[in-house]
Amino acid sequence: MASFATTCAVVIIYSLCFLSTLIESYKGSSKTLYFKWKVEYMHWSPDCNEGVVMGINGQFPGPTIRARVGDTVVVELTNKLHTEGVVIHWHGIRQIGTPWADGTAAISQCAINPGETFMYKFIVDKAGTYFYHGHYGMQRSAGLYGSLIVDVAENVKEPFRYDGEFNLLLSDWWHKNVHEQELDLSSNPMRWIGEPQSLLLNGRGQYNCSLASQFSSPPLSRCKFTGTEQCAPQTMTVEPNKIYRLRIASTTSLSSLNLAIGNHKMVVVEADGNYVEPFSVYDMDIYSGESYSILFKADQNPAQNYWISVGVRGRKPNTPQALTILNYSPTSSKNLPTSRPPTTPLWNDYNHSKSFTNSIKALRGSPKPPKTYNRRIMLLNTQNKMNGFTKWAINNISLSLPVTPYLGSIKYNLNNAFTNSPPPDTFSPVYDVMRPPVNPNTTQGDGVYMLRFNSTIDIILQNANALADNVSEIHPWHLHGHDFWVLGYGEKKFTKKDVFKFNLKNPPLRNSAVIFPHGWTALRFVADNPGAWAFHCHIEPHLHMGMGVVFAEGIYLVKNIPKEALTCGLTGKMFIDKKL
Ligand SMILES: O=C1O[C@H]([C@@H](O)CO)C(O)=C1O
Repeated sequence: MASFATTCAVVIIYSLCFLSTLIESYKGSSKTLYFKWKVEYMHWSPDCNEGVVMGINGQFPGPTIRARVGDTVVVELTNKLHTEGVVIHWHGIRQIGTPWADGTAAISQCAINPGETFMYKFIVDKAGTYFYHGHYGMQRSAGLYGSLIVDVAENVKEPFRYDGEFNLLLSDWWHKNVHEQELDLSSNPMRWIGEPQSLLLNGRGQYNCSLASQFSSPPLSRCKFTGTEQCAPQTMTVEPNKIYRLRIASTTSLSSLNLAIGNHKMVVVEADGNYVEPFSVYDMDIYSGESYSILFKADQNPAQNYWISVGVRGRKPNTPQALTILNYSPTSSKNLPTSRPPTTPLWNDYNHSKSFTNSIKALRGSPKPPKTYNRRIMLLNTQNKMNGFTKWAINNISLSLPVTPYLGSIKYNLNNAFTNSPPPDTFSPVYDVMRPPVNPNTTQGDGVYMLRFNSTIDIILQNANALADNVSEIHPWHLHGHDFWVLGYGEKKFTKKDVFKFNLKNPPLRNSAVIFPHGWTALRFVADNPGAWAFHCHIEPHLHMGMGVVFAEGIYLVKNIPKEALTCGLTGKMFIDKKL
């Protein structure tokens, strides 16, 4: 993609390089990268089974954006969906100074209407592995996603060395279309979407056949590819004894995943666009919304090829592993490995997951968290009922987004745009997180946590038992507009004594963190980025059922919100009434 983009930049002929039209203009050493994108539905076979995906400029996944720290990215996004709105969120980019470009419908902007174009313009200020995706309804599950990679600035060195790199964007795929999935989840009684049919690596998976058919259970036929199929796996070709960086990001709708490269040790060096203290593993968990870089050395027998496998964790799997091949040059990439693909750890071996998660520490010299906090918000995650509907709620409020984006309604003091009483900072001290809720009823709400600008916020995410006995699920939480320090993870209910276990020495900075079943996770961040920011479970059906909150800080400092971001709801009406 980078080379294609560069070709486009050199050629600068719009029609020739329309796949991902890019023009670069230079100002000092930073550039402005211009893209013209069209979002549309397309017939596609992500797992060799034809369905409908949401693609960009005829591509699925969408084009990879490759930029350098300090660059300005401009994406002119045209909605070609005919009957529904669209937005794109730039996951992991903090949008400092451009909160209207965060791409969250009803929070940072109005959904872009069919036929209309919205200009996303933002600076990428931190090197790392990121991605982008739809953030309206369940459009991420429909396939609206792609990679965004930010290289270090020229003259800046990474704290590790490598000879080449690969990028893997992980996702999961259902054969039932997303509109039906949304309806199923919103029905009374709720119809659960179930496990995905396939896992996709860079948008490619195999349904009903396997590359490792001799080892598959239940038995599947061997997949046959000419290589040009939309579902043909992309192999990764390495030269013996060289070191490679593998960038991995997960945009799954539901699945928690585990990745392994047969026979190869992996050294984790980056998480969510932040360097971590390097540590070695043979397999790694990756939850929806997370990204990592690992280094591996091509130090195995070069006469063989090796499996790269990705399997499901944290939910009883009903989806085959995704597979591709690590190919040692000059061995043919068609030679399948003779060994069995790496076994994914048991789905409910949470000790294995915790051991990986607890190994992630900030690289020495990384920014440290403030020693104290100004406000601690306890967020209890529960599965609930509301008049027979199934919901997820935070402190017993299930998020239901308003019509007018918060960024606009708060900026212009439009008091009727959402519930003005803020949601609670805590939950009942007698709530038993180990048992199903005694009273499962919840209410819906659209209130906002108003954070004092520049204050230090502690968040304790508290998991609980779901509606069924002895069930508590993994929830990967993602914060917009900030990175947070992960101060610690713990079992059962958080108590005051747990603060003594907080890691204030080298907690990793991240934008996503998981809560383990029946456990808690403690986060700290500084509310220093004026805007309205979503904080939510990255499992798309859970967010759809209300599992999120909204933070707002310093919106009085936000200047020059483009009118195009706010031409709906009460802000739209305000523009008409004031003839603006
Ligand atoms: O939100 C969810 O609903 C189902 C189950 O709890 C009810 O069918 C499930 O596994 C979820 O993650």
